[in-house]
Amino acid sequence: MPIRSPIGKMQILVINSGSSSIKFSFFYAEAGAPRSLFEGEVSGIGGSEPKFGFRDAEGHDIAHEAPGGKARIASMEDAIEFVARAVSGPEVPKVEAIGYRVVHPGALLHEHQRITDRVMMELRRAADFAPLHDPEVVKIIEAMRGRFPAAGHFACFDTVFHETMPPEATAYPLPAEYAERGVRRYGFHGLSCESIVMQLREAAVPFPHRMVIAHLGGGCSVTALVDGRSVDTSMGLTPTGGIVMATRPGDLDPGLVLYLLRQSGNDTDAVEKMLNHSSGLAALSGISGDMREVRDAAEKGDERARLALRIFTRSVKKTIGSYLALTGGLEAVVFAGGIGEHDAASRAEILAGLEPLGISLDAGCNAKKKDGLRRVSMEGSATAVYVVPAEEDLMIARHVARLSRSGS
Ligand SMILES: Nc1ncnc2c1ncn2[C@@H]1O[C@H](COP(=O)(O)OP(=O)(O)O)[C@@H](O)[C@H]1O
Ligand SMILES: CC(=O)OP(=O)(O)O
Ligand SMILES: [Mg+2]
Repeated sequence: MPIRSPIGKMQILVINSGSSSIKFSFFYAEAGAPRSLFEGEVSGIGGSEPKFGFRDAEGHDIAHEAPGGKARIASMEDAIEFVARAVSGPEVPKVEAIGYRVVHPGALLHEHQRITDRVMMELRRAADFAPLHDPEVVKIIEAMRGRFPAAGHFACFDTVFHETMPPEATAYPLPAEYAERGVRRYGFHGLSCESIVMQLREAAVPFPHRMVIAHLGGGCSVTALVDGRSVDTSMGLTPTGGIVMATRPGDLDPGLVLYLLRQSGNDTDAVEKMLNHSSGLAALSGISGDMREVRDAAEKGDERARLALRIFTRSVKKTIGSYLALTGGLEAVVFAGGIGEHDAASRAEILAGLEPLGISLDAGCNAKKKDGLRRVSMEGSATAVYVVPAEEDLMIARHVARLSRSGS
């Protein structure tokens, strides 16, 4: 059945890619907020069980089998080709603009923007800052610019939201020449944070003047906000730092990294691979970086999985506590990302024992499986605790609509 968007509206494709998945969402934009038409994803790329899903805005399955079978999505190139074909079929409205989530813009780009050859050059240069994310998105943009030459292409960066951080949050205590080369805290998950601020402003709740957002997904970060603006965040120069993640360790003693490099005979690639792909929950549990699998093993009594969860929880708790000290109090703690949104046990473990600081989770509310923005703290809790979906794709569609309309 053809999928139609209302006549005269701009049709925007959003691509949010990870190291092993490409998620795509199709929106049409009118004067107000862009509306979703359909979405899909290719995941497990290069693995033994690549998956494909394609659903309409109400969540009804349109397709779930890759044409040509699973073997057809063995590499990122196959996956891109596959997405390009899925969104250019006769049943799908014409793609007029494409927005890409780009994790790291490099040292020189500070705004979401139309992709030009110069932007592509900066993104290729930025690969060292985010080796897990940027090289893949560059491949995707190159392929899509080739496939959709008449469409506008726009890069939306995970860092832009954090441009409001003060220098005391962004500067590293290193010689000045490094700062001149772009060595500073950038911060990531900015599109998620921006979408959460937007949702809280639109919700019928008092807007929290001081809050922290714990975005806990594959990558995990905690951000401190005052009046809806980022004032500090746990990820730094790269998305490898901060709190413990699925396969990344978060902050380490810098001497430890030097030690590893020396021990490996300066094999930077091996150390980088280990830090980005084989650390975090995956390393600690010895099972998986996927929270569901780690929790399952912990519930069955696996001691390594239990310790992995305690280390993860402790790192998030310590960071929230440090931001509470920084802001002098919090009106809200927000959980987002796959773990933050769906794993009630993680939320309970992270906030356990914080009642004397004014943070009281409502165990009943917290345990309820619900979708959308919701409050999960006790009525009398001085700090409200919210679960808010990270609407990165909608945020990108909004930026693309704004940039296209302004002719940027
Ligand atoms: N119902 C759930 N219970 C516990 N963890 C979940 C649940 N759903 C998703 N997760 C976890 O969320 C994480 C993935 O988060 P997500 O935000 O989708 O990641 P990505 O960074 O790839 O966008 C995984 O660790 C997964 O186990
Ligand atoms: C910045 C980052 O780590 O993103 P993700 O959580 O999607 O991997
Ligand atoms: Mg994500």
